[in-house]
Amino acid sequence: MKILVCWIGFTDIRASQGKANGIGPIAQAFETFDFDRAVLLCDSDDAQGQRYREWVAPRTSAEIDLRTEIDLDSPMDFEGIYRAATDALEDVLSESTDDAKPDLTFHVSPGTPVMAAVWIILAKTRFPATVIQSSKDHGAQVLPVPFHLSAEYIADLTRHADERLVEAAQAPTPEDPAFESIIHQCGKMQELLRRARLIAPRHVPVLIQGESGTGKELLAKAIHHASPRKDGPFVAVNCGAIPPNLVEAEFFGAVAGAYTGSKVDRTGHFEEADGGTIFLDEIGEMPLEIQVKVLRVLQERKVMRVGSSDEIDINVRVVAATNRSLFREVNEGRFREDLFHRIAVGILDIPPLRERSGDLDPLVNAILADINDEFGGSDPKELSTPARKAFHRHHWPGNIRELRNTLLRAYIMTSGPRLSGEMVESSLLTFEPGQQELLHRPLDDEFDLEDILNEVKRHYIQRALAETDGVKKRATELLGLGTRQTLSNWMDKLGVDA
Ligand SMILES: Nc1ncnc2c1ncn2[C@@H]1O[C@H](COP(=O)(O)OP(=O)(O)OP(=O)(O)O)[C@@H](O)[C@H]1O
Repeated sequence: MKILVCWIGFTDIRASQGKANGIGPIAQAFETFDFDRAVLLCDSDDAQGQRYREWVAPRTSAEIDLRTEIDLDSPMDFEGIYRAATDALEDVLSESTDDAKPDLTFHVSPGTPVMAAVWIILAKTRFPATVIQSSKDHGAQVLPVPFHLSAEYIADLTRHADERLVEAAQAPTPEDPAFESIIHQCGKMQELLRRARLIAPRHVPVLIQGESGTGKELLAKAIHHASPRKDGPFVAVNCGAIPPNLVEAEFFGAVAGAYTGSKVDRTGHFEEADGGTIFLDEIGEMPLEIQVKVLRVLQERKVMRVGSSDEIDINVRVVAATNRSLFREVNEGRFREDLFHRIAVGILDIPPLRERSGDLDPLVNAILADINDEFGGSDPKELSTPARKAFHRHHWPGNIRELRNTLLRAYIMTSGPRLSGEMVESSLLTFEPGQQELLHRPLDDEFDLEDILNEVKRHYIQRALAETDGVKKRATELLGLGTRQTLSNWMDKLGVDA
C-alpha cells in the first residue's frame, strides 16, 4: 500500500484555481508516482480543501483522504505542524496490518519550510518514509536524505537519559558485595561499576553493551544481587538460541495442547522471572514479531500463555545485553525503536580487555584462584614468571572467557605445582591478528583504520616489553623505534603500562 502524505500548499490551491503557472507540486507527484492513497493535510478552511480535492481527484487513481480544519497558530508553528503530521501518521499506521504495512512517502514541496523540516525529521526517525520534492523544471523526484538522523537522535536521547541518572546520584555510591566478583583495576571499569551500583537499586531497565565474553552476564547478575529483587529469581535467556517455532512459548508459556504433543502447561521465562530479573542476552537477535509482544508485556506487565486468553500479572525487571550496536539495528529496521527506548534506560558499556589497561594480572590471579578452588584441593598451582609473561605477550582482543579457558587448559595439562611458560603458550589458541585476518576485515560501519593500526602497535609494544622484562631501551631497539622517548610517547597514547 503506497501512501502519499503531505500538506496542501499555497501553490497547489492556486494551481487548482488556474492562477498558478503549472499544476502544483501535489498534482506533479501524481503524474510521476503511483499511490494507492493520498493523505492531504489542509490548514485552510474546509471549503477550500474540498474544492482542491475535487480538482485533484481526477488526476490520480489514489484514494484521497482529506484532513481539513487543522488549526495552526502560524505557518511556522512547529509544534502544531509536528502534532498534525504525527496524528495523521499514527492514524494511518493504526489502520494497517502487519501483512500490509504502508509504504509511506512524504512530499516536502507543498507548504512552508517548517512543514518540510518536520517531514524530514519524521522520515528519518519515527516514520521511515521516502521523501519526494517537485519543481517546475524537474517535476517530481525522490529527494535523497543520506544521513542517519535516527541513530544520532537515539544516541543523543540515551546519552541524556544516562547523564541524568549519573547526575541524580553524585552522592557516594554504596559498596555492594554483589560486585566483588567482577575483577578490575582500570579506571574505565571503576567508572562503569560506579554507574552500575547507582542503577542497580532502582527499578529501571538496563542495557549492557559489550563484545562477546567481556562479562555482560556477570554484570547483569551483580546488578540483580545488588537490587531489592535479590531474593527473587534471576532468569537468563539467550534470545538468539531459541528455535523460531518455540520462541513464543519459551518467553510467554503455553497451555497444554497449544502445540502438538504438549500435554502439560508450560511456564514462560517472564513468568519464571516474576519478582526477580529477566536477563535477555543477545537481545538484538530477538525476532521482530516477538519484540512487539515483549514490548506489550513490559508496558502492560501481563503475559498471556500461548493458547490461553487469561492474562497473568508479572513483575520483572529487564536487564538486556547485546554485543552488536542496537543503535544500528534500530536504524536498519531490525530492532523496534519503541522497545529500544523501553529497555535502554540505564546503559552500561563494558570495555573489551584490550582497553582495560592493568586488568590482565588481577584477572589472571583471580581466575587461577578460582580454578585452584575448584580443582586444586590441597595442591594449588601457581604461575611461573615465564607463564605470566606469556599471558602478557598474547593479544587478548577482549574476551575474558578466552582468558579463563586458556588458564584452565594450561592448568589441566600441568602436573607440577607451577604453570610453565611453554604450557601457557601451547594452551593459547592463536587468535593473534595474523596478516590474513588483519587484511580481510569487512569494510563495514565498524571499520576504523586508526583502531586497527593502534591494535597492531599495542600488540607489538606489549610483546617487546614482555620480552625485555620492561627494559624500555631494549624494547625500543626490538621495535626499531629509534629513541626511548618515542616508545614512551606511543605507550602513553595507546594506554600501555610499563
Ligand atoms: N571482570 C571479570 N572478573 C572475573 N571474571 C570475569 C570477568 N568478566 C568476565 N568474567 C568471566 O568470563 C566469562 C565470560 O563472562 P560472561 O558470560 O559474563 O560474558 P558475556 O559478555 O555475557 O559473554 P557472551 O557475550 O558470550 O554472552 C565468565 O566465566 C565470567 O565469570
